[in-house]
Amino acid sequence: MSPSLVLRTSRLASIGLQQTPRFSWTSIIRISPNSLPTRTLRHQSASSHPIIRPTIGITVMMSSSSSSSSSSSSSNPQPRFSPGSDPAAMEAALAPLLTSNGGQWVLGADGEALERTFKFKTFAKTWDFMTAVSLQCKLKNHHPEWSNVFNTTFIRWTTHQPKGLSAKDVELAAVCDALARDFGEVVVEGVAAVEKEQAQARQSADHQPSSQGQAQGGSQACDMSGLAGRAASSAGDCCVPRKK
Ligand SMILES: C[C@H](O)[C@H](O)[C@H]1CNC2=NC(N)=NC(=O)C2=N1
Repeated sequence: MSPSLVLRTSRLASIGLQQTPRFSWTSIIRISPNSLPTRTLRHQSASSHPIIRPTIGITVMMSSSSSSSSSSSSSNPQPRFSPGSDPAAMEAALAPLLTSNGGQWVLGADGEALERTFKFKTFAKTWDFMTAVSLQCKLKNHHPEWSNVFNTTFIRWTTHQPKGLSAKDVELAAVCDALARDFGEVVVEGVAAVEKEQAQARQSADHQPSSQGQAQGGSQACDMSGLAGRAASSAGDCCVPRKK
């Protein structure tokens, strides 16, 4: 296990979350038929048991030349919690995460999602962060809609079933904040700067800019919302509960 994973584990313990299980890692780069490079990550339990070796696979779009969907339609959405949520508890947990209260997340998708862009120094650090997030996803049985281009990751937390913003979304958004700190996130100073970046990301998802040239470190986050939308729209019926 890498030193960074050990570091992060202690951070999660300090914020009262479950620790990450021990995993060994294999990563495979592959090129999809439509020339969209993807990277598939497999992690396996370190268990030596011949049968109990859970494996999960995550495919992340690495780059794209255009995007065609928009992430949210309202400029000031109110949270729409998924049915069965405790609204008071949700409000309390959500409030500190929002940019309006000094946090870094914005409500998207008409209040049914939390969205944020994370930036790191290198692709390797970005990928390490995403790997750490994926372990928490496994623990919580909950996945993000996310995209990665070079040193930037766009993450959207939303619940598909029952539809809306759920406690898991809010919890995992907070986990992402903590993990990003541990993995050396490049900090965007000030609420105004954060909001500007988020607004740019939404705007460029609407206007489908070219991603060419953005990998130089400029505003490569800008078309991320669109990428996540694309990933989500092609992901199929992933969240329909399985029949027993
Ligand atoms: C059957 C299983 O519980 C569901 O597929 C889970 C898994 N992860 C999930 N993740 C997200 N984001 N939304 C869901 O509704 C969801 N459902």
